[in-house]
Amino acid sequence: MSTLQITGGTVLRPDMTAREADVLADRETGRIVEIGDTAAGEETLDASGCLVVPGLVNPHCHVAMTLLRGYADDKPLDAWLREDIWPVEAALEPGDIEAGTRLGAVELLKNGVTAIGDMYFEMPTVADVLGEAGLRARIGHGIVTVGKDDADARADFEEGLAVARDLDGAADGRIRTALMPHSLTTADADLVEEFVPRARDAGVPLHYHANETREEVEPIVEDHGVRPLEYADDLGMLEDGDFIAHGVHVDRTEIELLADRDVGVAHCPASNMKLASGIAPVQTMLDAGVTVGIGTDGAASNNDLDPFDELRDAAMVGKLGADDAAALAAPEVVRAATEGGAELLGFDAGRIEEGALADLAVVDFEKPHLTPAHDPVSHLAYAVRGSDVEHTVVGGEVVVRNRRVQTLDEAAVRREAEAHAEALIRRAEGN
Ligand SMILES: CSC[C@H]1O[C@@H](n2cnc3c(O)ncnc32)[C@H](O)[C@@H]1O
Ligand SMILES: [Zn+2]
Repeated sequence: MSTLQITGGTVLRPDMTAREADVLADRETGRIVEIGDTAAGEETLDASGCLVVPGLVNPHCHVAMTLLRGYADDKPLDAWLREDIWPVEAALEPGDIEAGTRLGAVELLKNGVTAIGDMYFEMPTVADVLGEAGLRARIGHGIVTVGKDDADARADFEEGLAVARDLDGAADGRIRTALMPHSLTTADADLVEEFVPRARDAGVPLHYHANETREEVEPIVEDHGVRPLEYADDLGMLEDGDFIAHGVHVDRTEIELLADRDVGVAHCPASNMKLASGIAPVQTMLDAGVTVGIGTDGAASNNDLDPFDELRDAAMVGKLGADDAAALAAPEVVRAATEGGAELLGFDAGRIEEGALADLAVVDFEKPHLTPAHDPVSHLAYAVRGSDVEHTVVGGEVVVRNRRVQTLDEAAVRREAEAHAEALIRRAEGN
């Protein structure tokens, strides 16, 4: 057995209590084999002064959008996409997506993220980069049919399905897939009805943006006489294993539908605030039994990929939205950012337990802003930053050690990303 021992730390347990313990991981199975006073490992990771937590899970992202960080701000979703983002994305070349994904992977890993959901383009390349980086991911080709003729729209769905079938299980099983129509208003409904059963036959789940803005909800209600998630249900888009992004404007019936169908929600608080999309009723969803994870969305609407920012935003805006300081309490948001996200993505991770996947983040608590540490869970929710992550482990492999990414050359990744971002904007703007 090839093992990794994480020694001398305090471990966050699934019940949100903490205790001093070592963690022993088997790198062949990628799973935790022992917690406590463990046997020595072949490789050791020093966690003294640190809290060992489940790796953070970011279930909704467009990783390569790191290239568009800060390119267009201060607009609502529809204008932002149509006036700024989509015109630039039309000029994307495969090398841009490769460079942007590498940059995003470095940022995510350094911030303690071990698993992500990614919807974008050029997914075989994305799978290669994420595999090389050492991340775990559920990925899909983002299908947008608005503005396309019938043949191109069909080809986009075919590509989405082919990606889901072909890339599933890549990178030794760390990469899983989903069919990812962009949203209920941007992917053709007839094609959804045709392709969703084909995805089901292949055992492929669905992931899409839903109920993000009022402007997106209204036309569905007007045209179909039902709420968007009832419409999604009619199209066969709400089955166990599927998960939606945002779920901001959901009513009681829709929340019950999500709970009943076991469809989870990737809550993206920073993106929802930045685009002024609204405040998602997260506490109501949790109370109804809906599984909630916490996502960053793309770096162009956030503008970073730090899950700890997201945790804090989720807690803060959750309280404001519920008009209740007890809503989205620290243990609830920490659980959503770890176990909840892992459940959405279908990974047996997000908790430090024997038998679970050894996806871990080691957070340095010996910092002024984390002193004193009355309650480590409070700090995770309200005070820790991504830059406090000292080591990151995926499947028992050390991918960040002492804040240095082991799988990618950070300086080269930054240089490449800078060059690609500049050339992309020049091409898109015709200079
Ligand atoms: C077709 S790939 C994904 C597609 O989604 C765009 N996008 C980025 N952020 C959001 C968001 O918050 N809501 C909807 N769509 C978003 C991204 O630019 C890609 O075009
Ligand atoms: Zn998104």
